[in-house]
Amino acid sequence: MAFLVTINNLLLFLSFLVALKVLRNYRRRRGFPYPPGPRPLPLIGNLLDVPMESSWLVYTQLAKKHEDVMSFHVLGRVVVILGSTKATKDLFEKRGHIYSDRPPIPIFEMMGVQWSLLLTSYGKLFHVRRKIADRGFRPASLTHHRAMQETRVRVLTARMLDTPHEWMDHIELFHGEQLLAMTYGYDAKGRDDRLIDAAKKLSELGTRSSLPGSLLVNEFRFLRHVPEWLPWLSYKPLARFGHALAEKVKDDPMKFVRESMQDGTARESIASAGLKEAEILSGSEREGQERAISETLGTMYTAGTDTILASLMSFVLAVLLHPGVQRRAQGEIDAVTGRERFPTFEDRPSLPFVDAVCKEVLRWRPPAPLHVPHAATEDHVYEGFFIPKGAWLLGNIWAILHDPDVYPEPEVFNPERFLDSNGSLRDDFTLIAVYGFGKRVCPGRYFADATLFIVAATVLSVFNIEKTRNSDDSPFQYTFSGGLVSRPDPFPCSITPRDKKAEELIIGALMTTA
Ligand code: HEM
Repeated sequence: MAFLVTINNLLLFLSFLVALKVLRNYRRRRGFPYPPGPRPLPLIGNLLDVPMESSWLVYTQLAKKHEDVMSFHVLGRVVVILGSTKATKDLFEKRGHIYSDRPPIPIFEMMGVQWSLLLTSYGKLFHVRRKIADRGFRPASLTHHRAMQETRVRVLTARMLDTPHEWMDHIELFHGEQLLAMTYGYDAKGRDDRLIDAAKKLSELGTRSSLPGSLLVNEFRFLRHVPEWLPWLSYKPLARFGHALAEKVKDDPMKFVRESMQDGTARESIASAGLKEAEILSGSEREGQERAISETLGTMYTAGTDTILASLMSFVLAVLLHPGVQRRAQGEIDAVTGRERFPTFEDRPSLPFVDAVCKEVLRWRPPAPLHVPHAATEDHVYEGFFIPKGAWLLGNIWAILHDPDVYPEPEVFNPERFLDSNGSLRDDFTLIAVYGFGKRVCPGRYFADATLFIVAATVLSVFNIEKTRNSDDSPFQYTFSGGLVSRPDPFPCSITPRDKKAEELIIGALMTTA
């Protein structure tokens, strides 16, 4: 009985908080309406309208009824969904100074991981961290790591040859290895490597903890203070676990870099270059810069894993579903390499069709279809609609990349849409939306783009990717998971060397790498 009274009191208190927030926003609106959207219910607002699965598809449909700029009201919070390039440019780019913050996520505050670039509020620290990420991952720095990427991707083909059914694990390991090598000059020791394992666990924990509706504390921040003896409401143990993991990800690889710099064994890496540069500073300035390097690189080596894997899995799925596309890409690669060697980054200008396939993979199945929320730092009236300070803003990347006016028949996988009549890559100014917008646009975008290209070209140069016959002869079907990052659910597929020559190429490359 006492338990029920507590629950009732809690619900009453929650309703009071929501009502207070709604009232405060009403005063600030000065008569301007919120952007259109489904009619909210008292207190809970549009809670029941918020889709838990494949939300980007639902929002794309709703935008047809309402507008490209829609609003939802969830427990007193205003969420604005932008479904067009114009709206994302107007707000995230032209008014980037008020739309580049991140909303606070209570569970991450409890874990003490606001040092992550992904979560950093817009301000001075953001600029310091962002500069480190942008410098380390800009195209000019990436060229130093091309040879390493080419070697790693050849090792990937050898693993695929050995155990093709484990291809997803191989891709995941390849990505972890290349990122650790480039960022810290660290040679990972296989799947059980402690740094690979920590990054994977942190990335999974981050995704699970930020899913809408997954944790009550994210909706009602006062639950942060619930004592641990209320196990069904206390998030403190989870926060402690996340904190320990995040500290490991931030500090362990940097400890490795410092030690290897001291004993003279350090390889060229983004971390060692940053630390060397910081040597000209002194005292607290140097300490601050070194801390910012650990924090930013700790983010870079975990933040992009899910999205990269999603894009590589979608690539495998796309070429499996479209054998004609696969043959044409293989023909293009063969004409350049003469089947005597693996393709390299230098071949890229001669492989426009392979490039177009990579672009179409990202357009067809954008890995982060509903963006990562930005937050407004000021009240603002946009085209007559009120967007309050603190509102969450999401770009509907899916809707932008499936706009039939820009990409006719958007559901069809058609790499040719990125080519002109001469077969060269044509200008496209819309696809960049796949990496987000404005000041928070993905700093890993050039690296992601290079990775997708080199994996696609190398894998297709030696393997055929085909459907496997289901044991019950049912037709091939595929589904996508619907969290923050959308990727294909595991699907059966056959990856076999194109012929004896391809097999020899793989083994030959492995001999020279070993
Ligand atoms: C195909 C692969 C990828 C896609 C589609 C992708 C997409 C995105 C998107 C949509 C955002 C949100 C941008 C915004 O808020 O407007 C983002 C942010 C971010 N991405 Fe990526 N990403 C990819 C790969 C990577 C990689 C490989 C890395 C690291 C090496 C990375 C690191 C980050 C970081 C640190 C942020 C947060 C930036 C900030 O808050 O300022 N991403 N990414």
